[in-house]
Amino acid sequence: MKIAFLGPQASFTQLACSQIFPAEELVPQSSILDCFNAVKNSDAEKAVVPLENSIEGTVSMTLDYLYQFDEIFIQSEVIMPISHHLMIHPENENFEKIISHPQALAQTFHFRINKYGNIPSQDFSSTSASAKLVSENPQDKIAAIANHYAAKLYGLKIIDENIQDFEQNHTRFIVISKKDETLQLNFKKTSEKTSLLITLPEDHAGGLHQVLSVFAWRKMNLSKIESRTLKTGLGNYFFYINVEGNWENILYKNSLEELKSIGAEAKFIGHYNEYELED
Ligand SMILES: O=C(O)C(=O)C[C@]1(C(=O)O)C=C[C@@H](O)C=C1
Repeated sequence: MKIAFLGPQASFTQLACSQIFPAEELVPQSSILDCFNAVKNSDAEKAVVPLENSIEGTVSMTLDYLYQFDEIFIQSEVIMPISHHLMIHPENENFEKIISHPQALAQTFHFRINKYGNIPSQDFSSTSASAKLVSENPQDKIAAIANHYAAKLYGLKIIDENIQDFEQNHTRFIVISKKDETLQLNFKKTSEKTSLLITLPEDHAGGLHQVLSVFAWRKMNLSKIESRTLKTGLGNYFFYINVEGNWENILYKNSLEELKSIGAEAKFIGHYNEYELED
């Protein structure tokens, strides 16, 4: 079975992916969009993509594509600790620019400002892609922020270790697929949830309250609610909502009917377990 992930080798997503699917063929992609397209076009059966980080928050591209792609379901969610290191080519002593994935740059913002305030940074497609670029271009005097597997794989020298701004740093990764199935994994299960994407009825006072009351009287416990722009104009949002617990409850299932009857659109995108992974 082919599993797409945000590559190249030694990205954080690959570390998560290889723990979830140790025996499958892992196929690196150069963007999160390519991961979604690989699943959509059946080039891969599943993909692993980042969804949320405890310091920097939601990976907005992933949330957008969950909304924009039809018939893509979440089969599982895993949480992994994240440690960032600053690394340079071993032939270099110093550097003039720091490159990495925007999430990694954001998670290390204060460290970089405090220690290397005047050195510019540049977004890159992934932490491991930035490490690879540094290894291939010693003449360019650039540093990458990536994990220690990337430092090893691409032969780089770590000059600052554990540079994330908060000691507790975790990222959630999701397994997506065209099949609406719950993946059972052999890790510590930390919760069971259902994800819904909701757009409100036309703009009126109490619209969100009306939607939330559909969950409230059923005693459905919401563990996350996040709004994201619909890109159709300022003030237009969709909501990503997680409901805790077993979705088989008939009251839970018919909440979707009630949402429809009040003019909200509700898209079910998966019932799945959340697990904890190791670094
Ligand atoms: O760049 C990588 O290595 C990734 O796997 C992406 C990603 C992310 O988008 O959140 C994954 C985990 C870390 O939070 C930093 C970057």
